[in-house]
Amino acid sequence: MQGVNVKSEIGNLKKVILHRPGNELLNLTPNTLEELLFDDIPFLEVAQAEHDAFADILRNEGVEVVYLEDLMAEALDTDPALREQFLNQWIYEAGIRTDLYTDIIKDYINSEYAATKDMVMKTMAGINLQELPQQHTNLLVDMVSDRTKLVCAPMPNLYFTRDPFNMIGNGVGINRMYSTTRNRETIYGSYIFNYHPDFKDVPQYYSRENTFHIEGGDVLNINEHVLAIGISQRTEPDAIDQLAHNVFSDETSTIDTILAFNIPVSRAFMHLDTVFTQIDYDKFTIHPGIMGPLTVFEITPDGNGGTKIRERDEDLESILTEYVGQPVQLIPCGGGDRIAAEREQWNDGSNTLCVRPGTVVVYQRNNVTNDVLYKNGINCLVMPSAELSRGRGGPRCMSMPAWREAL
Ligand SMILES: NC(=[NH2+])NCCC[C@H](N)C(=O)O
Repeated sequence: MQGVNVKSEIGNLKKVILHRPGNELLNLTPNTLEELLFDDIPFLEVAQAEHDAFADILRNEGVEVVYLEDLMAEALDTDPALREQFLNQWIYEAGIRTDLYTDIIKDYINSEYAATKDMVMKTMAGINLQELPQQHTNLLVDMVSDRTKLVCAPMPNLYFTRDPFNMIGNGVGINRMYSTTRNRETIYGSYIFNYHPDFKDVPQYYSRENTFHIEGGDVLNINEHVLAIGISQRTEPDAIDQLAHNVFSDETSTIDTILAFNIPVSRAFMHLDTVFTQIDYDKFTIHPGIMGPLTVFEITPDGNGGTKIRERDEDLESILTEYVGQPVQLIPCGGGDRIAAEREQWNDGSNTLCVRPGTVVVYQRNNVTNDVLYKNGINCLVMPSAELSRGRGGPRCMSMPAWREAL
């Protein structure tokens, strides 16, 4: 399958990009959790088993599962010069500025991780000082530094493949992320979309070099004409303006309306997909915390290369009904219970991955919400979630659809 095709949130899923959590999770420590955007340290072995169960559920539904690390290795292997170019960029973006350390790290990786995929995995996992060959340099760093200090930080959020880049119809946005820790993740996306034979011709609507931040968890493909984007902790309005301009000016794109949903800035609601996801033609799961009036801005082309904006002050239900083109039903996370709603939203009860209309992957731990979904005729594919959920993301965050069939 060449290119990408994602013109809805619910069309039959044919291909998805995942990342199996790896040794980067072993480099999480209590002191770094906040900066690395985790709330606790997952037990890696169990997290991997849960992730494998997720991938198996998808394969059983006829979805082709491809892994970020494989795509990256394949992209780098298209040209022998790319390995060196990537390593230099990765080391620089890890904050290493001296030639001495750049060389030490490069030599270490090239000698210990010669195979491209091993090298890619190592760059994800991070490096601490004690792994590097001991230098006799008379440098202060070698004499004073704690030998276990991380010289290249890990990227533990990589298993949330939804965020660093996102499909928009037949195109992609390579994002600039809100946090320093996640910004390095987008290097992989930029190599895949510039060099991988299956992805290099996909039009790019956003660049990681842009000034303003936007993350894929905020971008929902409602249908081939309408895109919904959250204005959130992670996505700035300026980024949406720029994306709108780029999408509208590409004549191959069919998107003519972008809805910007202004959601409260908080960690619990970090992205739009933490408060609602589409699960059927006419059904959405939502976090009851965002019921009631919501400010939504409708952005459309003005016909002269610019955009025009209309402010809407209605509730979520009427807005979605209008743009989806039929009456929609909003199914609240946690049923009607406030405590269950808050608890299950925190564990991504409204963050489902739709495999086809009416069939969704959900976390097992959100049993109150899952019961409500069953009662509404939704087929729930239940995955284990004790460890993966410690990173604060659910099945939608952990997947980047590359191909969905037309509805
Ligand atoms: N699309 C999502 N909701 N992604 C969740 C990402 C969670 C991750 N720990 C972060 O804070 O960035």
